[in-house]
Amino acid sequence: MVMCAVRQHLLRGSCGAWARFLQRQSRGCVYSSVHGFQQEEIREKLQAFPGGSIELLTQESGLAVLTINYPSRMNAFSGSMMVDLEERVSQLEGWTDGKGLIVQGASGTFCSGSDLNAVRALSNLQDGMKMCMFMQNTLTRLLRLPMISVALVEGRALGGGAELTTACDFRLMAPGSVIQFVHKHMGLVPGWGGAARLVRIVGSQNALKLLGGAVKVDPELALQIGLAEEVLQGEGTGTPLQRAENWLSVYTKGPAPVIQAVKKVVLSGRELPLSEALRTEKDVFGTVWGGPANMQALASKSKHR
Ligand SMILES: CCCC(=O)SCCNC(=O)CCNC(=O)[C@H](O)C(C)(C)COP(=O)(O)OP(=O)(O)OC[C@H]1O[C@@H](n2cnc3c(N)ncnc32)[C@H](O)[C@@H]1OP(=O)(O)O
Repeated sequence: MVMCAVRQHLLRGSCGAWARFLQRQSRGCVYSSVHGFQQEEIREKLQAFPGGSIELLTQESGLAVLTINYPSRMNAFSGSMMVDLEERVSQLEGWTDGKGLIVQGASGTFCSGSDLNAVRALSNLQDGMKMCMFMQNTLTRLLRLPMISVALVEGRALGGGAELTTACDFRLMAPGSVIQFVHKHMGLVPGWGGAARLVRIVGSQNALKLLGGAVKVDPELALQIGLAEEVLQGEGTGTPLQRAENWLSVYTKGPAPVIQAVKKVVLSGRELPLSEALRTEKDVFGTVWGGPANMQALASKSKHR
């Protein structure tokens, strides 16, 4: 079996606190061979359904843009795009200078879920389970990246596309955009981890309504229930991507080790029982205490008026 990329990252000797945290979190992946999950086997199956791509652009500023690119199918996820996404997440796990990530769709729409052609071909239970485990692993690793992530929603985020938005720390919506968990209309429930994450974002009552009613969530409703952080208003103030970058830059300003530490302590608080989260916070604190940014701030006698 191909070793989980997070595990490889750990073995390359990344920050000890983070390594211990991920070890406690089943090595960053939800499923492994213990659960009957064979990554290589499902990768091969998924590669048999090609089309589109997932593109990653990393910038010197520490900000990266991940683009879901299959415009002729409204950016639906083909099998090869699921594999692409896993590879891009591995790249981001190894990006030591990373501070922020924007996930967007190409050509003005976010993502219309899984490619229905691939879904039809993989409709037997065994293949469905394997695809589900593969995507859960990838999206869990995406959410656990040590950088602050934003889903920039333009147009539609449907089905698996709606699930993908929940694998980011924040959702920013363009006017007129829609997030819709259409699974019920497909005779399904979310399988890429979208339900579990949605409950944590909007609470179980709202999650029940969104899934049970397959509700079209527009920016106004998304703001009201806490699904979206902001509506990207402002014609003439740059493209939606530029506006999302501006929004994110407020939170990613500063040295990479400090921003990464911020994400790590929040993530451990979000995912771990309190005692474990406190121990992880102490470990992460130890990685910045007396570090270059800390020493510089002390030397400059900075004030926070
Ligand atoms: C666990 C994962 C669960 C899932 O994700 S299940 C998949 C859920 N998603 C869906 O059911 C989306 C189905 N598609 C639609 O509802 C509509 O196509 C959509 C996205 C509202 C766009 O509508 P329109 O703007 O009228 O455009 P259109 O229908 O002509 O689409 C343009 C071309 O894109 C294709 N497309 C859109 N979504 C797709 C998908 N998910 N899989 C495969 N192909 C898809 C659509 O078939 C059409 O292709 P073509 O031009 O007819 O060759």
